[in-house]
This record gives sequence, C-alpha cells and structure tokens, in this order.
Amino acid sequence: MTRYLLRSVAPLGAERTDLLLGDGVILAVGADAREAAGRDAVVVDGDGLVALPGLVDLHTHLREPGREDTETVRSGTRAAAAGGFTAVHAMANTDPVADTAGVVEQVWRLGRDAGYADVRPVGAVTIGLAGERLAELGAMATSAARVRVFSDDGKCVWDPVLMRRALEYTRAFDGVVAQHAQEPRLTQGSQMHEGAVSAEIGLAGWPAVAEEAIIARDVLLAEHVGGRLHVQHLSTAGSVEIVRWAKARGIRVTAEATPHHLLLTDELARTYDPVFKVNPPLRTAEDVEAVRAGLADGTIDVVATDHAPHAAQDKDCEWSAAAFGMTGLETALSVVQHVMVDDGPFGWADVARVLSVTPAAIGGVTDHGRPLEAGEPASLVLVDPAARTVVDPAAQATASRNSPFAGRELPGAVRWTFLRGHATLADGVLTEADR
Ligand SMILES: NC(=O)N[C@@H](CC(=O)O)C(=O)O
Ligand SMILES: [Zn+2]
Ligand SMILES: [Zn+2]
Repeated sequence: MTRYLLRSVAPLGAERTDLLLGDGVILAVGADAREAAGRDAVVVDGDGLVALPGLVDLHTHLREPGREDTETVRSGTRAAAAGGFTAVHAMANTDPVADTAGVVEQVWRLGRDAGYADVRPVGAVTIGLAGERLAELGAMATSAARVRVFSDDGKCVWDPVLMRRALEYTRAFDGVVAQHAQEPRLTQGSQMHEGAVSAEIGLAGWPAVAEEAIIARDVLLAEHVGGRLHVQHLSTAGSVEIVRWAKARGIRVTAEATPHHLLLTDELARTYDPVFKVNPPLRTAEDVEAVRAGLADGTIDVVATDHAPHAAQDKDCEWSAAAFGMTGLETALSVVQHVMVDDGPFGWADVARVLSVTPAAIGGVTDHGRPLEAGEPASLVLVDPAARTVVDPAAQATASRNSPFAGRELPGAVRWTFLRGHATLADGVLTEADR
C-alpha cells in the first residue's frame, strides 16, 4: 500500500507538522514521520493546508435502490470524497425503502464495493415509511450494516405512540431516532416558509410551528422514555430555543443544521427557481441568525448536508410541481468555513467537531472522527482555506445538478481525502477507489 508523507500540514489549523500514512493508519507524526517515511513514500506538499479528520455526514440521500438516474451509491460517495467526507449515513427513503435487514445490507455492500466512503445505512422507523407499523429495527441493528440511526426522513413519524415505541426500542442497541419534524396537517400543500415573502408572492406557507410542535413533543417523549432523539435539519429560531431548553433539562437530544439553512433565506423564493425549494423550507434572516448562534453555542451539535439529488425534470419545472431538496456534499465544508470560520467564531477544531467528531459519535461510527495521532485510522482530509471557487454543478461528482449555491463564490477547497490511508481524492482529483 502506498505510503504518504504529508509535509507541513496544520492539524485542526494548529502548528504545522508532518504526518506519515501507511497500512491504513497514521504511522507517525512530526519528526518521526519524516524519519520513518523512507524513499518510496509519496510526498504531499501540505504548505497552507489544514488537516481535519475525514468528514462524517449524518444525512445523505444516495437514491439507490430506485432512483439511480439521480444518484447511485457510487456517484454519491464520489461526491462525498470530493467534499472531504469519509463516511455518510444513507437515508432510508429509497425504492424499495430501507426497512429490512436485506435492503440495508445491500446499500452497505454497494458502499463497500465502491470504496469511496463508508456507507452507514439509516433504517426506516416504520414499514415503507407509511407511519403505521414499526419496521424491524432490531434485525437492521444486528445485520452486517449495523444500523444505529433510524429515520422516516422525508416523512414525519407523526403517530406519538409509534414515536414513543421507536425511542424505547432503540435503547436496546444504543440507537437513535432521527426525526423529520414536519406536522403533516399544518403543512398540507406547503411550498415555502410561511411569512411575509410567501404572502407577497402567493405560495402556500409552511409555518415554523409545524416544525417546532413536533420537536417539542418529541423531546418530551424522549424524556419520558429515556430514548435518544436526533432532530434533523432544524431550521427555525423557535426550534433552537426548544432544543436549548431540552438540553438544559438533561434530555438526550441532539440536533443538526444544514449548510443551506445556515446561509440562505426565503427571499430566494422570489426567483421562483425550484432549486431553492426544500424541506424544511429556507426561513427568514432571523432564523438563519438563530441557527448560526445555536451551532456556535453547541445547542446544535452537527452540520449535516441533507444532500438530496433530484432529476432535471423534477427541478426544471414550475415551483409548485418541483421536488423538495438540494445537493450539498461538495459544498458543505466551504459553506461552514464561510459562515462559521471566516464570518463567525469557529476555529478548525470546531469545524472538525461539528462535521466529523460529533456526527461520528451520534451515528456510532467508531473509526471516524478520530484524533490525528499515530495509530489512528488514516481517514482524513486536507483543505486549502485560502482557495476560492465559483460553484459549478456541472463540474461536480454528484449525478444531479440541483445545487442552490450554483454561481456563488465560496471559500476553501478540499485537496486530498484519505479513507484508511487510500487517497480517494488526490490534489483535487477523484482517484480510482480501492476495492
Ligand atoms: N430535504 C428535502 O427537501 N428532500 C429530501 C427529503 C428530506 O430530507 O426531507 C429528499 O429525499 O429529497
Ligand atoms: Zn427530512
Ligand atoms: Zn433528508
């Protein structure tokens, strides 16, 4: 296996040092690394590059099985590698739904065979995402895919009794129930955030209370039964308040925010461009501020992409007919750098925490999000924070083109991604993955 000597990189943005990668692990750090490298190590000039543990996404739509025209496990994990991710959690809203041990094992195997990132399948909470009967959570947990995260994402687990049972049952294997908090009756026919802009342009509104009411109910259910709740794609100021309150009370709740909810607002709906149509919807500037503050103070634990690729025909149409969702794997790190580092309070250790260490902990992915120390798995990413790139969806590795950041200049560029010592991205170019 190729050895890599990463010269003069800055782990977590701290003092520069050398890292030697080989045999799937970090073999040595500092002066030892240079000495142990030998002659045949590939030398990577890391001058100006920040080293982070490989990013871990808690919320990715890979679309396989069922919608391979929009993404496959292979194309989606290539996009992940290009974005600096070494592990992704694949959502269950595929066709067939990932609600059995058979389907989650299939997705897990496709990820392993592609070789670009570790794929951790998310299991459905209810059979067929229908919200009627619990899926076989235990069988998915004990399968080869070792499922720890369960979600009906795309749909809300509305029935409070089912939600309670899922929170209870997942305790047996330290699982977590990840909720898509959307009260279905309050959002029937909704097209965008309910507020001044929706009133003005005449699109049906999705009120903040439809998200907040479910989160409030679920944190109380989690408290009642002692289960672990994860709030997906939290988007409103009120949601941040509720999670803050629940954490102060000692309730076992974690929360994620997406890059788009950290940067974009409902003003973009004025374009009527469906690339900005997403669930939950883009909210107001005040909500964006509150989500940023919640991420800064730890109320929101992680940034998750909610990478949701869609076919051109489902996006290049009238707003009301378009699908909800936007891509995000290849822009997430740049958006976080822009919002939280360049224009915010974060250092690179904070970035590593919200994009790698904590998502790995929530998902139970024990060999990712590790310290950059000798003996640890060599799954890491090298970023050039001084680079600037104009987002071009046509140049991305994802099989879909629905990036809400198209045409925007964003800071930072991922240069190298290593998965257990194998370069999946080499100097900005995707490699042939290790099989
Ligand atoms: N976010 C979205 O708007 N869409 C997601 C589903 C989801 O995350 O709710 C999708 O699967 O397309
Ligand atoms: Zn969702
Ligand atoms: Zn989603």
